[in-house]
Amino acid sequence: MSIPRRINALDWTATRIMLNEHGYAYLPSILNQEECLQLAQLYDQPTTGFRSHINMARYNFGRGEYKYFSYPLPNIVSQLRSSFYPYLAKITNEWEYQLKTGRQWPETLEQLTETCHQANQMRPTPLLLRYTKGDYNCLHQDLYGEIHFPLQVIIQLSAQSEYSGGELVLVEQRPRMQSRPMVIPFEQGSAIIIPVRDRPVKGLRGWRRNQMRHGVSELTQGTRHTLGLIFHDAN
Ligand SMILES: O=C(O)CCC(=O)C(=O)O
Ligand SMILES: [Fe+2]
Repeated sequence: MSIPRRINALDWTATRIMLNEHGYAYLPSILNQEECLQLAQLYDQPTTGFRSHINMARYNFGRGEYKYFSYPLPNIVSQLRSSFYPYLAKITNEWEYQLKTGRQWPETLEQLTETCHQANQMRPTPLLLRYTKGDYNCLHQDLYGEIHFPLQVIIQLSAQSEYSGGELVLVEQRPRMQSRPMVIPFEQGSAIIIPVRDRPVKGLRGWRRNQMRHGVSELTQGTRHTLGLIFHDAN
């Protein structure tokens, strides 16, 4: 099945409910093993177009490395990004309505990209990450500019047997309460949808925002590759 058809076939009602109840949504089997391997191998291929290579330790972001793709994105990355977007935009538009921001996200990724470009956010944000023993990713938010689409997707490219540790961690900050940690199960080929910066939660006096951060715990063994899909471009 093609990538757009796979994404179209997902149960988006259940996904929206899971995201709103738990703060993240888990989507099993988005990519098959071969696709995961091909994507992970792009990391070392000299022909892959990357715009930058980040050593996380250099910026105190953690330990490990990642590479941002340049435009044009590899076909599979581009298909995943543009196929996920319209479903996520529907969810975020509900959030904007609940939070009474007056904001509406466009229906297609092309339109969002155009909005980003007008705000001088021109650089693509999809990235490949690689962690080896001892590597970790500090809790962070992927904002990259004034325009930040509220949801992002992370896809696991490595099999559980290839590494130990390296758990995806999500922390939700709750006003006047202690933060809530979540360790997310993350099998090869599965995707996780998470909020980029915050999410609406219903309180006693209406909807408010809970700040969210994500990171990865230390790898104790092996190698772990992930694909990050962020929908806004970077300045
Ligand atoms: O490697 C991971 O699971 C997290 C990746 C990440 O931080 C991202 O895609 O924004
Ligand atoms: Fe991230």
